[in-house]
Amino acid sequence: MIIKEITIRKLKMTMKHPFTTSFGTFQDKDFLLLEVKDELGNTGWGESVAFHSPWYNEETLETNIHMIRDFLIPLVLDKEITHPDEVSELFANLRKNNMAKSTVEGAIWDVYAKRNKMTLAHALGGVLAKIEVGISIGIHEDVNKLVETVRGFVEEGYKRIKVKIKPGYDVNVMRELRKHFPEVPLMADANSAYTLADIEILKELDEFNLTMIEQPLASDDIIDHATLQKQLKTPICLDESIHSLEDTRKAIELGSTKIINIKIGRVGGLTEAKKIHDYCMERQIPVWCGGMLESGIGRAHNIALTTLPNFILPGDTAGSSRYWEEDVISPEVVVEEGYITVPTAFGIGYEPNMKAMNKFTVEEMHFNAE
Ligand SMILES: O=C(O)CCC(=O)c1ccccc1C(=O)O
Ligand SMILES: [Mg+2]
Repeated sequence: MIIKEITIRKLKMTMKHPFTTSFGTFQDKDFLLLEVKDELGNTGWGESVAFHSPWYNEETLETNIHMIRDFLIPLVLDKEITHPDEVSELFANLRKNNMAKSTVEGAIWDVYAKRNKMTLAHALGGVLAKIEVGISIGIHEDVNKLVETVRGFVEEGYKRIKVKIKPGYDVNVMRELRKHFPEVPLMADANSAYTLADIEILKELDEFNLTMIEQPLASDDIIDHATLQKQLKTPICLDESIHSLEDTRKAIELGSTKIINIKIGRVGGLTEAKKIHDYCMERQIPVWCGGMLESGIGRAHNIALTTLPNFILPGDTAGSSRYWEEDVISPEVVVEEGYITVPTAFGIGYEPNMKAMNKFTVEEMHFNAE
């Protein structure tokens, strides 16, 4: 397979509802889509999950454009690539910038699956025809409103409810939710808002039988997470701390985590995501697929990955309508009774909706072989 053309699109979409985490509020979403075309005219799509600002990690939409344009495209354009696993090897000499790498690698996985007439799920070794999904709910300063929001999603059938917490908005919130929803699988995501000095508060969360607590401490601190896990009954799940299979191995060996949130962009692509999945499966560490408020393209990649057998826990991949008035794929991602039916069309399984995509595109950059 030879990639002959690459297009980077910068898009601006607006979420239906603002989404608040311990580090900031999202409403406008500026992001990149990348399209590759092979020598036979097949196309593949990838999405950059880097945000406009370096809140979640150090990457941004603009650093991704720089990396993709100046370093990654020259390594793949007009080169013979037999299998998408080779892409991460081509990128291996470039440090970090995982979300940029994943954007290009994801598009190459999609075109590879299409030209070989298989679904992306199948190309990855996926086994499930439908996947169980949960939902991530942002901070609502008014806890009564949060309870009503949660109720709506429980009634829609989502299999697990995750809520964001931060200091001062934690034990009280979880107590209220448990009171209203005694049976619902519940979890909390702190996005690194605590330190070990808060250990007494974090221990109080044990009372609520949470499925897990996600990334309570700093993104670069697997040592303190290990100390904390020893004192908590609730399993810790790492998100921001995990950038690779190596990080996964170290965190598991140290006892810093009992569950891994795999985000394709954070770990540099589907090949690395699959390695982490396989490593965790051998050790009976459950994994689930995190979300980055993606458009339909990134969402489709998450769905394909989630068909692998160790995605035991419901992920954050909700339906398109939870985020967008209009998504950029056709059909949109639909959740029924807490399940997404995995598409059977080749590649990512959803068609780009070019009319919607063009409406949201603010800039296009084209790169051709020769
Ligand atoms: O619905 C989604 O896509 C996941 C939402 C979410 O939790 C999130 C959104 C933005 C940045 C980080 C996170 C996170 O998982 O920590
Ligand atoms: Mg998280």
